Amino acid sequence: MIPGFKYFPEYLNKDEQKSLLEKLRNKIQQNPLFEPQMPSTGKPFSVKMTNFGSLGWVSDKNQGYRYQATHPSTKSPWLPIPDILLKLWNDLADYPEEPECCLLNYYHNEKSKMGLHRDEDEEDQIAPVFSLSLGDTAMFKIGGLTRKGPSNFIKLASGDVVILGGKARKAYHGVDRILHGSSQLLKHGGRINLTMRRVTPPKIHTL
Ligand SMILES: O=C(O)CCC(=O)C(=O)O
Ligand SMILES: [Fe+2]
Repeated sequence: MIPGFKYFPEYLNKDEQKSLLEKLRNKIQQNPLFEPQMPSTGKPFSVKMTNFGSLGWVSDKNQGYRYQATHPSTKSPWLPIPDILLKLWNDLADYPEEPECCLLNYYHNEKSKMGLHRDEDEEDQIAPVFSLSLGDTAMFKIGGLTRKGPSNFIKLASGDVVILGGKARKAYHGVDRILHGSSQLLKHGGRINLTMRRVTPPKIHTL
């Protein structure tokens, strides 16, 4: 496995997962899921998304991938990142700044997946990306620094945390498919993935 990849299986127990899910459900009412589009073609993603934090990741036909402070349809600022997630970041990310974005991906049906990509829309490429999975298990693929070349599959189950830091921060990764029916957590099945990211460059600390 590429250095900097850290895996914490079932880091959240079932009760913690349920209580976080309840908080997310309430926030999603105000921060509705939207369907991002591929740049230039406008083809919709197979996952739905929303964000929490001062910046959210969005994408559409005309402007492509970017971070912005407001929801693309409601135009309201994103709601804050839930405290429990900030606590997980502080406990595990080993990074002095708080995350600015928590992207929520909802893999809602049999076709939901995420193609091989790198997270490179963040100016801060040093801060790790923190990922928490809820609901059905995902076949997560992680390769190296090039699109081609060997990759590993890891099954991400509900409550699992992954950190992409160090070299792994720049690794190609994606979700090949979801094992529908593998968890009872979400009422209608499917999977939620939450990734926390630092977007703006780290502050330079001087004496
Ligand atoms: O759903 C996942 O586990 C990965 C999500 C991801 O790679 C992303 O949102 O950039
Ligand atoms: Fe990613």
